[in-house]
Amino acid sequence: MRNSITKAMAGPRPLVFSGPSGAGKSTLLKKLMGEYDSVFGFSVSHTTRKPRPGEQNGIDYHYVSREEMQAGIDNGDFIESAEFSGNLYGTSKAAVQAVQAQNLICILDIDMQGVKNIKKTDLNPLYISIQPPSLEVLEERLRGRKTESEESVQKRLRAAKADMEFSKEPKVFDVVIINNNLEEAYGSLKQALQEEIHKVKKTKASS
Ligand SMILES: Nc1nc2c(ncn2[C@@H]2O[C@H](COP(=O)(O)OP(=O)(O)O)[C@@H](O)[C@H]2O)c(=O)[nH]1
Ligand SMILES: Nc1ncnc2c1ncn2[C@@H]1O[C@H](COP(=O)(O)OP(=O)(O)O)[C@@H](O)[C@H]1O
Repeated sequence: MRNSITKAMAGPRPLVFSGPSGAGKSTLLKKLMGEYDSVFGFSVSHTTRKPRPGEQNGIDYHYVSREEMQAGIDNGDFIESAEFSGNLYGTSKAAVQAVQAQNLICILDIDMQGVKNIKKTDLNPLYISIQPPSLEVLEERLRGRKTESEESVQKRLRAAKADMEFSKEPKVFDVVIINNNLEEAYGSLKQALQEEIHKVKKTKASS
């Protein structure tokens, strides 16, 4: 039986973005949300990892302690949660509800465990995988971003191998975008979302 914790949530069909750390999800999402004002809303996850310079609490993530996060999970506040690279990450029901209450397309940026768990719910999103052209390019990008320690880069690369294999499984993702050239990848993303964007704009225009 499907997990119906999200049943009370209404609004346009959400979008799940997944793919290896460093593939370019945040870069593409920022571009998308920058171009389409009042169409998308970001589901702000909780995490136990420390904020990076420039990241803001409540905007990029809700930064919490492991104890606080675990208490929330035990209390049933999360739609899904996962351990990634030594930290907990999770999507709270409140995060998704806050976006759907505004009739915006809710965007979830989650890892492959999150994808597997969301598939057990009735959220029914469109699943999009953002993949790097190769593991070598991914490593260059991760190092170039200068946010990760050597240990963290290694953990992310190990997870990336599994993620790249997972993206090839049939029927998991609706769209797989290879982020080689950024403008081309962004063009493919917009094309994949054309119909959903159009629906939201039409609803807004008639309300
Ligand atoms: N399952 C799950 N994964 C998440 C969530 N939030 C972020 N992630 C994933 O956690 C991984 C690490 O995220 P982050 O530490 O921000 O690093 P980055 O992806 O390299 O910028 C990425 O694969 C994210 O997609 C969440 O709420 N649930
Ligand atoms: N198409 C691209 N070509 C070159 N560099 C890119 C491209 N897309 C993203 N990047 C860079 O790669 C790094 C990782 O991208 P990011 O968006 O942080 O990935 P993710 O959110 O998937 O972890 C960033 O420094 C970003 O500027």
